[in-house]
Amino acid sequence: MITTHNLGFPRIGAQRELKFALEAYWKGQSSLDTLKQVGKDLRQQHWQLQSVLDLAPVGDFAFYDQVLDMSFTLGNLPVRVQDFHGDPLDNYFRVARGRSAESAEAHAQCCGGVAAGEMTKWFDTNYHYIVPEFTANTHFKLDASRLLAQLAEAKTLGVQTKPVIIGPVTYLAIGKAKDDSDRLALLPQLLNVYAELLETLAQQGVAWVQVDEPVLVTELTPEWQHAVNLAYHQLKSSRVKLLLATYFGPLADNQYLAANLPVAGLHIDAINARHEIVPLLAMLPAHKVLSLGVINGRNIWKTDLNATLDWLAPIAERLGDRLWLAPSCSLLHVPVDLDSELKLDSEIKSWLAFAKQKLEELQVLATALNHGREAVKVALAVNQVAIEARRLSKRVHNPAVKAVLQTLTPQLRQRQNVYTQRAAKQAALFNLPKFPTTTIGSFPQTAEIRQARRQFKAGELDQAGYQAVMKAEIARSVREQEALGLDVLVHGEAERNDMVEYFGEQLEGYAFSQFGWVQSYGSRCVKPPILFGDISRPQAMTVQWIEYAQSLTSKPMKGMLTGPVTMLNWSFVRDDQPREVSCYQLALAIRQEVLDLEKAGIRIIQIDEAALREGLPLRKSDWKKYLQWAVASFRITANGVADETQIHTHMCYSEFNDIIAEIADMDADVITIETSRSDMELLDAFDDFNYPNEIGPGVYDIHSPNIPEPERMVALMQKAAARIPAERLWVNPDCGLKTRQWAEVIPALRNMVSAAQQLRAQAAL
Ligand SMILES: Nc1nc2c(c(=O)[nH]1)N[C@@H](CNc1ccc(C(=O)N[C@@H](CCC(=O)N[C@@H](CCC(=O)N[C@@H](CCC(=O)O)C(=O)O)C(=O)O)C(=O)O)cc1)CN2
Ligand code: MET
Ligand SMILES: [Zn+2]
Repeated sequence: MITTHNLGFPRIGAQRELKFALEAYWKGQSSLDTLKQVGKDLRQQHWQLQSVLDLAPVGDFAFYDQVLDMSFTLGNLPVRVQDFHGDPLDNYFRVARGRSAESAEAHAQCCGGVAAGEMTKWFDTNYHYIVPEFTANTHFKLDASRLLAQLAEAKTLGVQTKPVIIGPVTYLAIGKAKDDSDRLALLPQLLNVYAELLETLAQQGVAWVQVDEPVLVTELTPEWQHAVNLAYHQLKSSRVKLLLATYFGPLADNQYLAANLPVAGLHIDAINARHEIVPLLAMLPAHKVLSLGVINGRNIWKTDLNATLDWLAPIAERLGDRLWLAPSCSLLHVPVDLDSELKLDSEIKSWLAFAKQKLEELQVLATALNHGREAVKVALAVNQVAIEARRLSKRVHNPAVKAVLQTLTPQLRQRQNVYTQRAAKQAALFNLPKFPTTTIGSFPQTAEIRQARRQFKAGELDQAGYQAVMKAEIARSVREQEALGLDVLVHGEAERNDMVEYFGEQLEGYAFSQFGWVQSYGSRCVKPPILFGDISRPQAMTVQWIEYAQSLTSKPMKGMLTGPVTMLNWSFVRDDQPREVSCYQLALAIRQEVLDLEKAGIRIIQIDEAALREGLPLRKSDWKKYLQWAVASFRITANGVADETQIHTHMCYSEFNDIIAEIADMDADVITIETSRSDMELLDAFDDFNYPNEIGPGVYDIHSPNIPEPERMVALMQKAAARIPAERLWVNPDCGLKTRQWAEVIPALRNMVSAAQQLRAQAAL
C-alpha cells in the first residue's frame, strides 16, 4: 500500500483567522490566551482537513514563522533578547517584530528596546522568514516544549502524526554569522541538540520525523556537501526514522549524495525534478522509502491525474510499499480552500485546486494505485474534463496577443539616447535640487481606506462614493508631501489593495480570488492573482489617478507601476507555457500604460521590480537565462518613452553584487533600493562596477516603527557619496510606507527632508 502524507499546511486560516488574532493581540485588544486558543483551533481544523492522509504534519504551525520556531527549539535566540522574561510567546514576538524602548508593553523597563530579527525570503518564494543569527559563541540548547505540546494535542485528536523540523544543514545555511565566523563550525554542537530532539520524539512513540533540507536543491560547495553527509551519519543512530525532504527544484549535483544518506526515506519534488526520479530509482538503496511530491505545492492548477498515474504506475509497481505520495512542498504557499470562492468565474474555478483540493487529489492518486483506477473512475473522469477544457479554452488563448509577441523587435527595448544625454535633458526639465527627495510610492493603508474598499466590493458603496474616498486620500498624501517639502511626489497608492493584485484585476488574462490568501511574513498576506491566459490591457489602469494627483501640485508627480517581472513572480502563473512568454506579454501590456502616462503629461514614471532579484533561480547556473529575459522584459516596458521622461525603478531586500551588470543593463534613469540596514555596504557593488545612472539608496528602514534621526541619515548619505558622485544621488526611504501609520511617516519624512537640506548645505560649502 502507498502511504500518503503532507509536508505542511497553510496556518493563516481559510478566513485569515490567525492574522486577525495576532493583530488584535499586538494591538492590546485581546489576551494571550485568546490568541493561543485560536492557534489551537486552527491546528485542530487543519488536522481534520488532513485526516484523509496516512500521516499529517505536526510542528508546521507557527504563530509567526517556522524558522523562528526552530530557532526557539534549538535555544538559539539572538544575544540581545536572551535575558528577556515573561511569556515565551511574547519573547518570540519581540524577536520577530522588535520593540522600541518607549513601548508601553509589560517588561519594557526591565528588558526594553530591541531590534527586530532580519527577515529574508524563503528560497525562491514570496514567504519571508526570520534569519537565524550565529556567532562563534553560539550555544544551542534543546527546548522541545512547542513540538511536544502540539504532538500531545494531535494524539488526543487521534491524528496519525509525523513531526516536521528544519534540518541542521539548511538551518545553518539560511542563517547568518553576525561576527563572520564559520557557521559550519557550529555543526557538531548543533547535531547533539538534534540527536537529543529526535530521542525526545522517539520517547513519545514517534515513528517518522520529516527533516526538511531544501538546501539540497541549491549548489553546495564540497564543505557543505560534507556537512550533509556528516549530519546524517551522526543522526543515523536515532530511534526514529527520518524522511529527508527536499523541494523547490532538482537535486542535480546533489542527487547521489541525497540518495545515499543513511536515512529511512527521501522526499523529492516530482513537479520540478520529475526527470530525476527514474534515474534516482536505480541509485536508491533497496530499503529506502521514496516520497514523491506529485502535486504542485507552489501553484493552484488542478493536477492532470490521469497523466500523473500513467507516469506513476510503473514506479509504484517497482517500489511497492516503499512509495509515498505527497504535495511537492509544504502547502504554505497556496491558499486554503477553493470552496470558499463564490465569485470566481465557474469555468476558471473548475481548473483550480487549493490546499484542501490538493489533498483530495492526492487521495485519488493513492486510491487509483492501491485499488485500481476503477475505484476512482468518476473523480478521474471529472478531472480529465477540466484538464481538457483548460487546454482548449478560448479564454486562455488570444491569437492577437500571440501575434504581437511574434513581432518583438530589439528597437522596442532601446531608449532613444544614452543615459548621459537623457540626464541633461531631464535636469533642464525638472530643475531638481541636489540630493532630491522622494518616497517609494505607497503611503499608509489606513483602516478607512480598507473599509471603503471592503464596502465597495460588498456593494455597500458605489463607484462614485469609492472614488471620492480614494481621491480624498490622494489629496491628503499630496498635501502632506508638499508640507514636508519633498521634491518628487507620489499619489500614495490608496486605491491599490496590493501592488500586484491591483494590476492583475485590470489585465485581461488574469483572474482573482476572494480568499486566496497566502502568508508573506508574520500576519501579512498577499492574494496572488491568477495568470491563466494571454495577457492584454483593455484600458488604462492608473492614468486617471495619477492625472488627478498631478493636478493638485506643481511638483513632479511620479507615475507608479509594477513591472512585468514582479507581476510574474508574485502571481500564480500558467504552467502551460514558459514563464518568459508570460513575462513578455506582461511587458507589452505595461508598456502601453507607460506610454499613456507619458501622453497624459506624467514625466517621471517608476516601474517597480521588487521581485526581480528575488526571482533568481536557486541555482546560479540558471541565472543567465532568467536575467536575459527578465531584463529584456523590463526594457520593453520602460524604454518606449522620450529622453525627457525619467524612468525610475525600485527593488527591496536586495543584494546586488552578483547581478550589478544586469541591473545597469536595465538602464533605468534612477534606481531606488533598500540599503539602510546594510549601512550602505550594498553600494560597494555599484561603486566597483562604476554604475552609470542615478541611485536612491534607502536611508531608513520602513519595517521599524522607530523614527530615524536626521544625523543618521546624513551619515548614511555621506557614506553613499563616498562611493557614488553626489550629483547622481537621491534621498528616499528603503521601501513603500503602506504598512506604517501616518503618525510615524510624517516625523520620519520630516527628518529625511531635513537630512537632505543639511547635505545640500554641506555640498554648497
Ligand atoms: N504581492 C506582494 N508581495 C510582496 C510585497 C507586496 O507589497 N506585495 N511586499 C514585500 C513584503 N510583503 C508584504 C506582503 C503583504 C503586505 C500587506 O500589507 N498585506 C496586507 C493585505 C493587503 C491587501 O490585499 N489588502 C486588501 C484587503 C484588506 C482586508 O483585509 N480587508 C478586510 C476588511 C478590512 C476593513 O474593513 O477594515 C477584509 O477583506 O476582511 C485591500 O486593501 O483591499 C495585509 O496582510 O494586511 C505587506 C508586505 C514582499 N512581497
Ligand atoms: N511602490 C511600492 C510601494 O511603495 C513598492 C513596494 S516594493 C515591495 O509600496
Ligand atoms: Zn520595496
